[in-house]
Amino acid sequence: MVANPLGESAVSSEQKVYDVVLKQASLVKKQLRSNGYLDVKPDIILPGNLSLLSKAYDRCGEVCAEYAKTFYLGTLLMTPERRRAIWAIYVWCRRTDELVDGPNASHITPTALDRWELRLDDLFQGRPFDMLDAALSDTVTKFPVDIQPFKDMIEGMRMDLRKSRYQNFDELYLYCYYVAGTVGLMSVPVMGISPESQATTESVYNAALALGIANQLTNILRDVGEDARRGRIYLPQDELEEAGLSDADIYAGKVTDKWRSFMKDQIKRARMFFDEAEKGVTELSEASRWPVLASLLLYRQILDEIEANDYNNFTRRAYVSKAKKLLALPIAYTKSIIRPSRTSPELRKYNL
Ligand SMILES: CC(C)=CCC/C(C)=C/CC/C(C)=C/CC/C(C)=C/[C@@H]1[C@@H](COP(=O)(O)OP(=O)(O)O)[C@]1(C)CC/C=C(\C)CC/C=C(\C)CCC=C(C)C
Ligand SMILES: Nc1ncnc2c1ncn2[C@@H]1O[C@H](COP(=O)(O)OP(=O)(O)OP(=O)(O)O)[C@@H](O)[C@H]1O
Ligand SMILES: [Mn+2]
Repeated sequence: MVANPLGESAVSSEQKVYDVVLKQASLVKKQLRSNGYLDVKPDIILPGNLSLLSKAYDRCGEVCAEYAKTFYLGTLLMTPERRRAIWAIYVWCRRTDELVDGPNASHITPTALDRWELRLDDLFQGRPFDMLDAALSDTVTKFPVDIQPFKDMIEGMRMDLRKSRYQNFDELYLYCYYVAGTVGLMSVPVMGISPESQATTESVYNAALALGIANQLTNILRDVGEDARRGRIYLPQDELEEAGLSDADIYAGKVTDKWRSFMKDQIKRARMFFDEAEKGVTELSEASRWPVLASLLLYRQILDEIEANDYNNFTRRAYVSKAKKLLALPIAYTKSIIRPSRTSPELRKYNL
């Protein structure tokens, strides 16, 4: 768990989420023992359907390329089987998010989310509703992906429908788990854990969770102005108050010293989650380290850009230039091949 650098610890949500992490880790361990996760199962379908399935995956890739350049770049560095699985997961997440964030969001009711959840159950049982669902349906037969994080993401969307303020970091943390930590949990079974890893499965899941939380906190800090224009403030109300700020200041959108100082603390916290995530990357299977680290470095740079914009996240969108994005790739590659020196198993017994 990551200590909260801003004081009080986020005990209740962190405990709740950690229980999910433990359960996911033990499930995947069991599935890996019976399946063997490294031998990806071939497509056992008739030739006609095979091309339909590959069309479905290609479409998922196009959607990912269109909506999220950062993640798409990361997926291009993966093995082909993993890449298309992540595309299928991406598309399901994007469609889920669009239900509450997209153009039809104002008509979305909890019932629509219930229906979306039934559709999810169906696709996990091999009964996809459309082509894009079919891609995910195939992915979940090939990798030991569990349904729980998907259900939790839908729960996050329900939360978004009924809530537009977060009293403290504990509440915000739970929201971040639902909408983004879940993506980390969905991704681990696809990325694979290194056969050489001596880390516990739980700790790898914990790092993946941290990456989701870090990304979401960064996304929130990037989009303060945009969210406020939709009447939403994804910042801890108690921390705003301690900084001498209120909702009115956010709506006014003036960059003051109080705002800069508040933002510095928020950025510091997001970076702590990135650091926690980075520690887990070396435990992933070799082929997954570079893409994950690349995505991590790319997304983390958004925080640098917020600083470079002098903390004006009201009217300026922090944006990482293409050149910087490309530069991150060799840096991530170099980092990903350097493995930290390992403590001997003898010393590990003593937790050293
Ligand atoms: C290459 C790679 C790491 C791929 C993961 C891609 C994937 C499946 C992404 C799903 C993203 C998605 C659509 C989520 C729905 C909810 C949501 C919108 C969350 C926010 C993402 C949005 O980013 P974007 O900048 O496009 O936002 P806008 O819509 O433009 O505002 C989030 C910020 C969260 C995304 C969270 C992750 C990608 C978690 C990644 C964690 C891992 C891959 C685990 C890696 C493992 C270890 C051990 C570190
Ligand atoms: N505030 C905005 N208004 C309109 N269009 C924007 C805005 N910000 C970005 N865009 C456009 O939307 C696209 C997505 O921008 P964004 O910076 O979010 O990149 P992305 O493709 O989502 O990748 P990532 O967020 O993963 O880096 C870009 O092509 C950009 O031109
Ligand atoms: Mn984006």
